[in-house]
Amino acid sequence: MSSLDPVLRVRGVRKGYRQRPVLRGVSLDLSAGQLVGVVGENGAGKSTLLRILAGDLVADGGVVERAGLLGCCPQDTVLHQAFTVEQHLQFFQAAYGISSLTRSLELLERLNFSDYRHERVGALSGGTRQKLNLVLALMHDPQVLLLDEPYQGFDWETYLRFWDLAADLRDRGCAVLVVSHLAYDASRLDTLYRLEAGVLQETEQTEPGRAAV
Ligand SMILES: Nc1ncnc2c1ncn2[C@@H]1O[C@H](COP(=O)(O)OP(=O)(O)OP(=O)(O)O)[C@@H](O)[C@H]1O
Repeated sequence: MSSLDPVLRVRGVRKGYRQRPVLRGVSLDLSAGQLVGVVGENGAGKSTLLRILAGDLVADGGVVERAGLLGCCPQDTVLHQAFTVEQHLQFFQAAYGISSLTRSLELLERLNFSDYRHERVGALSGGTRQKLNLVLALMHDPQVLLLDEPYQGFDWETYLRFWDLAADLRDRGCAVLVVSHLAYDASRLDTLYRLEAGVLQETEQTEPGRAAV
């Protein structure tokens, strides 16, 4: 595979719930070192699409091909109230089969919540839980990263840190897909797609930093 080959190739993906179509033929290519956004209204089918791309939900039709390690940050956090931040890192370290927590601790620092390392999740704020949710998706250095509303609950400072981190991941060669119902950050993306009427369409920039959504 050359570096230009997509690490995620999606063709004609369809999905409906109880006869009601949500995705009507979604196609997309994502290559290493690309940072791509998908926006759409509430209920447009963004989470459905992401779950299909992650292999968590079966499509009714179409093709999804993925190469490399996957990292996924779902909209609902995968955390347990009773365990600490560090215990979560240890569980995921075992699940991913990684030898050290160096990268995880670097990410805690990067998102400014190292002080909560020994805190139970039940005692964390919503934004801090989301930071942990994000770190769990990133700590094994995935080649394909799927993020569903990754900055929900973040304060402004953390929001900016998130985008710095996303740019770094892209520079490291990771292929990053960010799903959101907001599209204020088109200038930070290589491509912004809009999910509407069950298909993806590339949006056009109307002015720097704003997408025509
Ligand atoms: N398990 C399910 N059973 C039935 N309908 C579902 C199910 N999951 C999602 N839907 C419906 O499919 C449509 C798309 O939902 P989805 O969660 O993918 O949208 P979304 O774009 O992620 O929305 P939001 O921005 O609100 O998160 C919605 O109308 C939703 O009600």
